Amino acid sequence: MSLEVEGLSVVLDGRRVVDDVSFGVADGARVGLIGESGSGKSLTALAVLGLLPDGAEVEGSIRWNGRELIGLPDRELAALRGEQIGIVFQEPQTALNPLRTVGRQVAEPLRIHGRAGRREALARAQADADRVRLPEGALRRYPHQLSGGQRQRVAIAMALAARPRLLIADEPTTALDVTIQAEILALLGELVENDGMSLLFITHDLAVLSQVASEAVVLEHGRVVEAGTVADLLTAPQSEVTRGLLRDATATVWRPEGDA
Ligand SMILES: Nc1ncnc2c1ncn2[C@@H]1O[C@H](COP(=O)(O)OP(=O)(O)OP(=O)(O)O)[C@@H](O)[C@H]1O
Repeated sequence: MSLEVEGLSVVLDGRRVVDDVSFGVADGARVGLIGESGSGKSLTALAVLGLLPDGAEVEGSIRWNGRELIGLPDRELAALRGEQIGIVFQEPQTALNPLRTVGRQVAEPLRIHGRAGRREALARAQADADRVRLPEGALRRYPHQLSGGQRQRVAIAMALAARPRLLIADEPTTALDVTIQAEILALLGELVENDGMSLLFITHDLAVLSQVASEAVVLEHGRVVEAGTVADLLTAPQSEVTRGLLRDATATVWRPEGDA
């Protein structure tokens, strides 16, 4: 299933915060949306999910598997979210209920989408916890009893519980220490690969992007300033924005060898 965004604009409080953005995420592709803070990355993702703030005006087209999402009733969009399109946000806390055990929360998406009864959902939750390599006993704990990296693993398990075809990850590792960040990125890459999912990955960090995406769209002030393979962005950046991102990239940027 593919996502096609064409001429997307979002106007908020009279400001055009996303301006004529077009890109696609083909079946199985891993695409990054990259840009400085405030460039419109999150709002682009929220538009795809039908989760824009009240009062936002949207123009253009967002097609999921050929079906136009703009203007779709919220009930239908809600059915797509989680079921076909999974979401992981920067701060796992926002996705987790502090008063419920992790096990119940991981089991919940399956129950909401009517795929499983309580007992079966809990068994599946254990399988999902193993898949994201949560430690033994994590399902019986409450979110505050886990580390930040473990909480993000829980959020990933929840996002993937219904086996969506597209995962949208909005800065999923930004709040984590560098070593944990690398582990979570590796895990995401592995899960996306194993499930044959597509990935739309949002980040301001070209080094992070290079670890998970093969193509990317660079945004500045809500507009696309450059798009291409990540290898090209790293080795032959065309825009000043991309050159700036390359200078700011954390850690060691993966650089392709030769023409790879
Ligand atoms: N609810 C809102 N109401 C009004 N303006 C908003 C709202 N949310 C975001 N904006 C503005 O829209 C612009 C784009 O925001 P967006 O969150 O998409 O940027 P971003 O690239 O994801 O940045 P960040 O990395 O900081 O999240 C910013 O100027 C922001 O201030």
